Amino acid sequence: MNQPRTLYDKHIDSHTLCPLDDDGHVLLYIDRQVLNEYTSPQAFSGLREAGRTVWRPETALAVVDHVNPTAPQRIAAMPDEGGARQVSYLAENCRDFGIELFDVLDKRQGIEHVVAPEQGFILPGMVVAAGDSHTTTYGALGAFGFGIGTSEIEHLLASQTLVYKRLKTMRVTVEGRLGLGVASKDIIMALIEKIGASGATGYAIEFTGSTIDALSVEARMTVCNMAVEAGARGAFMAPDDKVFAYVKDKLRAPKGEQWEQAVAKWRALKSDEGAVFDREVAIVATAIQPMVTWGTSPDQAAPIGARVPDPAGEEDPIRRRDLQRALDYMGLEPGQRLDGIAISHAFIGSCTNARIEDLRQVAEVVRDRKVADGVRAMIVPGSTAVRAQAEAEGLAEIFLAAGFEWRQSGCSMCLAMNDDVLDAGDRCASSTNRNFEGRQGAGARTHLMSPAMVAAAAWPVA
Ligand SMILES: CC(C)[C@H](C(=O)O)[C@@H](O)C(=O)O
Ligand code: SF4
Repeated sequence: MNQPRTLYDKHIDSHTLCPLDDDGHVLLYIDRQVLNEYTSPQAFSGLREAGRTVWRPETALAVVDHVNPTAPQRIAAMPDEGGARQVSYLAENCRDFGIELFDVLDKRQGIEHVVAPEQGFILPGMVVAAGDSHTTTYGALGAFGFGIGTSEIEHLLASQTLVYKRLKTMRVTVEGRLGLGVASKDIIMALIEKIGASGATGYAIEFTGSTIDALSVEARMTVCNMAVEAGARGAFMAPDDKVFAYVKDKLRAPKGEQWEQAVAKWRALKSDEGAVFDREVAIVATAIQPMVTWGTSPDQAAPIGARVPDPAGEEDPIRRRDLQRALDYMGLEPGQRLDGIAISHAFIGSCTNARIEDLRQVAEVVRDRKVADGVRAMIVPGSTAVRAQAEAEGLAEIFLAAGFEWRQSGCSMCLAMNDDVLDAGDRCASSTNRNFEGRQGAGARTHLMSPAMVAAAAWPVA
């Protein structure tokens, strides 16, 4: 009998064209790639210099998301010269190499990891690579996605392949019911807090268990998206009926008989019984509480009812110094209650948490309420389609009535590469995925949490 295989083994085995050496490197076939204006320019320049073409342009989709403004009135012009050049070069490259582009004014524009699933561009069983670390998001669809560097993008565009080294496997099993007000964001934040920001470095994670089964597909995307903040170079879940229903009527999904054949194949996409993982982690869902970061790394997090930790209690001198540095940057005192920290900004956006279900949850919290005086609160939908959907459902009115800005789609203040930038000392409750120093602006302070928690943080402290 064949050895039982993990889901990861199945994806990699079925996409391996040939081994390359004795060190575990293989030539891996990639089904889909997504391009953005920020990480693709050098790759295209490389192709141009070498006189190469893109081998399978129809397997690539390009979007503008990182640098575009998100002002409520959409304009094609970019606020800075660098951004303008990146956007126009992407358009030029897509035209010359025959790649489909969702440019700034396109109704299908949005953050790449929101747009690609929305379009049915990502299907179960695929291996997807893109010049963005949060390509792991597609794991929620039973696709294996991972981020690559610029020279790899060039290699991929030219050959549809990558030189790849197999990862170790980690199974994260989450069992039980989530408590009231606990979101899928809290599951992944709790995992990162538990295993550390490099706890999954060198691993591909497979999430499993009754809690994961019970999540919606969009909620699962949040988990896979942020798994990269634990260092995972890929994170996914076996696709189930929810995934098939999510994909079914999407524009680029297979249709008719092809659909039936595809689903029959996709049902086999799961780890075999008895498959062995290099590491196993178990999480009890009932123990997870709404999480919030207090530091400058995603693992510096705690339940909202906890207090800021005391560096004095840390025995390891390096950890003590890091902790003190984080508290100094964040302007926090040891022992301070996390739920009493006053914020100046509330940001709901990013590929982690700006899909329609996230916005519905926010609307539930902000309905008939008003943002606290002195707090700037903004919502940047994950895609232009999500924005339109939220408007059709009447959510935008609720946000505006509560005092939120209702903006156009893009990465925006997730990494402040456009004109949505915080000032030094600003303190932001943010539904995003990274809280590094300066991430939302030089000297700005970021507290990561679920979208519903960001909404709650925008109210006056009682
Ligand atoms: C710009 C890009 C390289 C980067 C990433 O890879 O994740 C960005 O999207 C981010 O979230 O920091
Ligand atoms: S929304 Fe944030 S995390 Fe996602 S791709 Fe954009 S910058 Fe990266």
